[in-house]
Amino acid sequence: MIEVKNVTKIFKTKNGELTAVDHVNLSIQKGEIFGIIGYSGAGKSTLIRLLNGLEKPTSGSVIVNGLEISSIKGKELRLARQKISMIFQHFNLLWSRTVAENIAFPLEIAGVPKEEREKRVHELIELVGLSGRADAYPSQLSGGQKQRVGIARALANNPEVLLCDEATSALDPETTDSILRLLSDINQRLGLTIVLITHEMHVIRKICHRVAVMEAGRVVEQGDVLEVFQNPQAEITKNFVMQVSDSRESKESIEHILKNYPSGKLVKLIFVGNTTERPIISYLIKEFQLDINILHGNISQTVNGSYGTLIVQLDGDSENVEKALEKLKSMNIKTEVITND
Ligand SMILES: Nc1ncnc2c1ncn2[C@@H]1O[C@H](COP(=O)(O)OP(=O)(O)OP(=O)(O)O)[C@@H](O)[C@H]1O
Repeated sequence: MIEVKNVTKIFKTKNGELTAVDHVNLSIQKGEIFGIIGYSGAGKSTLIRLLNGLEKPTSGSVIVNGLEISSIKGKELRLARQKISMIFQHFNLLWSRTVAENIAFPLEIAGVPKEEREKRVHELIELVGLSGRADAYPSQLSGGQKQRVGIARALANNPEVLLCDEATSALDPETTDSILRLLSDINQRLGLTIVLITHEMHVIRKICHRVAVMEAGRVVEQGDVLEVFQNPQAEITKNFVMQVSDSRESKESIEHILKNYPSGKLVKLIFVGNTTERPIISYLIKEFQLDINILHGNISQTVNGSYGTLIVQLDGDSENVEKALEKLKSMNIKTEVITND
């Protein structure tokens, strides 16, 4: 659906050249929600603007739905852009127009006749959950409602791709969740391909299927969200994953745990997918006659399944402790022994 091939974008500034996007390759499938995460200045906005032709690459190419966006211009680009729409952090609504008039705006530009326009606006208002607010002005709406108008407007011309530029960064956590649920729902109902940029890992965890991590213009890691959460490679990815697990906290508490549980073995178990749903601890207790203390744990959901960690103290016959560890490995549960007694 979207192919980014060896794309570099260099800006000429008064202090010299600045490489905002550096040899990026991405392949985004039709119907997926693809997240791009990075800290401020990583090059995310530039990359997303390359996807709809608002920026041209210095080298490389961007192909969306078979069309080479990076090389077309004028009317051809304008038409292509109707199929690649965008929502923004600060909504970019027209303040003197009502909800219905904002949503109708792209339809007017596309030359859709009045009657058809009104019908479509009505459908879109229902779709994004704004029934009854058609005649309200943006200033009368909450942040979440404003973003719903932004989403309805972006969907007006039946796009194939929706680009989201920090779409929930100005919203509180609960409103963020409701907007993420709406995006996920639209993705499933309409089969719409969504590319979002964010600096918040919980946005990636909650709705993305795959993720690319950007640092200094480069994609340093990309893959299935569950795999990246389970096994982050780059240092920056590990930091992002820490945002949504409490491993930082658990690191601090490990010393305390070691002091207080000196016998047996302290083991961190890493569960993924359906292993999180099995009664493993009770099985180990029965099978290997162990005492097991659960000291710390968390489980998180991603679109592709759940993952979690558990820090346990395994106490009992040392041979049986070893057997239990072997058993865990055979059940596809990663184990890390924190210390030996
Ligand atoms: N039009 C431009 N001219 C010059 N430099 C630019 C331009 N646009 C972006 N940059 C620079 O390119 C780099 C990447 O910026 P970009 O906005 O893409 O990053 P970002 O990851 O989206 O960060 P943020 O979330 O802060 O916008 C930054 O150093 C920025 O200053």
